[in-house]
Amino acid sequence: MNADAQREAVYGAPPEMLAVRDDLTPMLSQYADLCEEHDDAVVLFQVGDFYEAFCGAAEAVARTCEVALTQREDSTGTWPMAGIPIDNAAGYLDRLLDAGYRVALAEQVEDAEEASGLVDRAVTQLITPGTVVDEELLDAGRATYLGAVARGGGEGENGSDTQSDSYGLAVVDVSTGECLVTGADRALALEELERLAPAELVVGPDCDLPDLSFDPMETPFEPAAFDADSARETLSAYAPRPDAVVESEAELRAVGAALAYAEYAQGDAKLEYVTRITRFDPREFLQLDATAIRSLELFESRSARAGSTLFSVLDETACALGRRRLEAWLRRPLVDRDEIEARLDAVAALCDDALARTDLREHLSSVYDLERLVARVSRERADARDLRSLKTTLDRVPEVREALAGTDSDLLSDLRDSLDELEDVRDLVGDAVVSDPPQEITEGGVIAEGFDAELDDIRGTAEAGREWVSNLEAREQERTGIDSLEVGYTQVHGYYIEVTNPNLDRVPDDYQRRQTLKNSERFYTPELKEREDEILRASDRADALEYDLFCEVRADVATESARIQAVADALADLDVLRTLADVAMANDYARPEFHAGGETGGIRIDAGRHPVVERAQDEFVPNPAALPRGSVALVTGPNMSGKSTYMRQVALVCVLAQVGGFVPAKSAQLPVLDRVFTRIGASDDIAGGQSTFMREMSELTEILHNATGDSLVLLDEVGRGTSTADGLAIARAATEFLHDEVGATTLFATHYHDLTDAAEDREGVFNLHFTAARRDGEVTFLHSVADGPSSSSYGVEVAQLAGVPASVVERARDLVDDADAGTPNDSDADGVAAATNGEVDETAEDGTLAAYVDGLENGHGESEHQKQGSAATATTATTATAELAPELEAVAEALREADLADTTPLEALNLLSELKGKLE
Ligand SMILES: Nc1ncnc2c1ncn2[C@@H]1O[C@H](COP(=O)(O)OP(=O)(O)OP(=O)(O)O)[C@@H](O)[C@H]1O
Repeated sequence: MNADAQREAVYGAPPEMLAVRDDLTPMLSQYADLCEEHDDAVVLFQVGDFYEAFCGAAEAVARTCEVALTQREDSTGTWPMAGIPIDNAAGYLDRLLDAGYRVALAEQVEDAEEASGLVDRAVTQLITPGTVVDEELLDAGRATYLGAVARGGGEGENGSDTQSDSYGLAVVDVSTGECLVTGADRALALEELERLAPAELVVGPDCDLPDLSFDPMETPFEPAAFDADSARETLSAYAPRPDAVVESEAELRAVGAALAYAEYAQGDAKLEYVTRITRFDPREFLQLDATAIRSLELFESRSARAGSTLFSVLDETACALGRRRLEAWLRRPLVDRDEIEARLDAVAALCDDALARTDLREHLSSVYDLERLVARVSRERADARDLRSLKTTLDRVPEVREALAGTDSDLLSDLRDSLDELEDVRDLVGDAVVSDPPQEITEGGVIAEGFDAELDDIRGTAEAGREWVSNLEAREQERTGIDSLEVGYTQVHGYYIEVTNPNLDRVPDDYQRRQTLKNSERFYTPELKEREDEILRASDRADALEYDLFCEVRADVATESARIQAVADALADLDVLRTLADVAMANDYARPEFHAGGETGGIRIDAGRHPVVERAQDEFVPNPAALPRGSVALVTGPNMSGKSTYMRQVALVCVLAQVGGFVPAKSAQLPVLDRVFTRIGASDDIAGGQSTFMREMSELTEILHNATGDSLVLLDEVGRGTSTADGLAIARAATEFLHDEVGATTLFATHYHDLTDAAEDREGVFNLHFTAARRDGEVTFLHSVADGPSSSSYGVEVAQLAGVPASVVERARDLVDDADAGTPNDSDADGVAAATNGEVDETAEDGTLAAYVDGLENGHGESEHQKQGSAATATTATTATAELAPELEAVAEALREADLADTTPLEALNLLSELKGKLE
């Protein structure tokens, strides 16, 4: 049985209980009923202070939560049972979720003391990865999405399925009320799904999803929820004109189903705090697919610099609202130049105003998670402390506005204007709730004095009674003449008058015995009893009234959800803009410039740095980049010389700029990119199910199909997953296609030195290389980029550095020498030759664009490095071509004819095997 089936097996009513159904005790019968009603989850059944599970579910709970498996015995049998304490449930629930279970909480919905017979229980909440709302189970810095995917329906005029490739995708963050919906063709919708990476997914009929790069829980949900009519009805509770919110039927189905499932999980109630449904088009953002997000290490580190990611470098946010917003901005950088410039203006204004930055940080750091607070208020889960936290946050709003008063940016002014101070809500909570309320809202002490006349009156009665009691001792001492007489109170017996045994003969007649102790007797008088009843009645009434008043205040606050959410929204944006400014100032980032609208310039970066690697490096060598639009830069150099770092830093600079942030460089002139593609070498990927080469080819196909003249493509050692000849052929053909047909700006790191002669016959293809100095057999990496191709890979030295045994290194060196002797290619061709003599290639030593671009300005083929490198590789090519001309020619012809953009991975493999056959 696989893991999914194992989990499913413990859902539903236990078969052994059903077998004796009519004989079950009322409580177990109730348990079996609830399990049948919620047969898609482990039902945790409240019994007093514990949540219990029985039979198979009990075994699963005991195993997963590491709690004792006990037994419950009654006349019908012995039932395995496992329980988790309610007070401490979060940690156990987390374990169950981690293990892939869905959990239904069946709680006692009436006071056990007031119940006559069996306590009423109902499932109040379904807890699943995408619907958790418990603060302890949520990550403060990340949105937790529940997603729904649906496919468009409807038939065209001639019966064709017109919308078959129309997909809708909706996500809801049940903890904050954020709801997003989008639609696109299948490929784009899947990409967006990977980008949003919901924790849980409900999938509509006919949507056959492929393996995803993340691992959401896939929850079966009633197909009817995806029907257009029923989706429209669900949505109409949230938007007066549902069809105006979405742009296709697929979107309607997706958002309807997502909301329906979210409601089901929250006890079938409308989510009042979902006040805005935001529809977006994926093309309105820089497209970063899951591969790009992963290989650029935006959120997850794949390297030895564990934990260091672009997000972690940027995350100087002061509050959870800002942290989540920063993540959202990084996942979806902008493509609208005006919007980018507006953010950049705001960051620049904050960079210029250190005081505003400091003030903002200070105020925002005492802001609570307003989005989740308001959601709890709406769900009626907020306690008095939550309302006070809301007030504390609103108290900061005027201060935040004040901090922005002197800043000069349109966006900051707009955000300032949208900061509604919500005085009404603030005053209501301030007047109603005491400043340091208890956790419980049913036991009084929550509502402030002066808020409600009736409550004050009742409290007055109780207070007068208590005062009467507190004076009673003195009065009775005087009346009886017993100086040691005491008045006291116990929970069980109430008020009493205590008289020690030696004084019992002086007790008046109206004293009635309440309790006998070893050295004394306790009494009460009719009047004391009357007062006591009065005090108790008043206290009970006060507690009940306080609870009602609290609920009223909470409901009033809930009606202002949309206004509060708007404030949360503005505070989140401000925190991110402030963070981008702080990071820019602390790390010496520069404001990027974008080519004016319509202008189609390339990427020019002066002294660029990798924002993450530079943190871990004592001395990071800045490098320039000058990539004309549509050019292909072939990047060669020894292993470990810095090729990957360089390529990624170019992409990260572009991404960060389109987020609206300053960039790690001296200066940068950039285009607005539509997509960033990355294909990182085979060995860097662990392919699931597919061969690594197959996966590499699929990703390449994806790039060749979808890249445009506005895209940036990073290819790292593409072709490495197969034989050298095939790999080189593919790399060459892909380079030519990207250059000739696609026109995407491309950086291609390769160890195929023969690829570098692709620069020979195409003006837009040029070579860059990384150098190393070899001194006394030791290699030092310079990490600086230079023009022209590299001619040596230093593989043997890297092997030596890595600790490969000396004899193996020696033998390898001999073999390389033998090969070199017979190949003119690796002779002293370029800067590396000089390095061999202990000198260093210093073409771009200072990393500035000026030094580097000098040669490039007139075309990349003009510099000295290029000439030398090309001459050397040209020699090799001629030699090789002379020997293998007919076979190579046939292979080249076949490749030229191959339409890669229209070739499936399988066809590519077949072609390769055919080409290999020709060569062999
Ligand atoms: N500009 C730089 N300044 C300082 N150190 C750098 C620089 N670039 C890279 N490094 C260091 O060199 C290491 C290797 O860099 P990188 O992985 O980019 O090399 P590579 O040429 O892509 O290697 P391979 O071909 O083996 O994949 C990095 O982890 C980093 O520590």
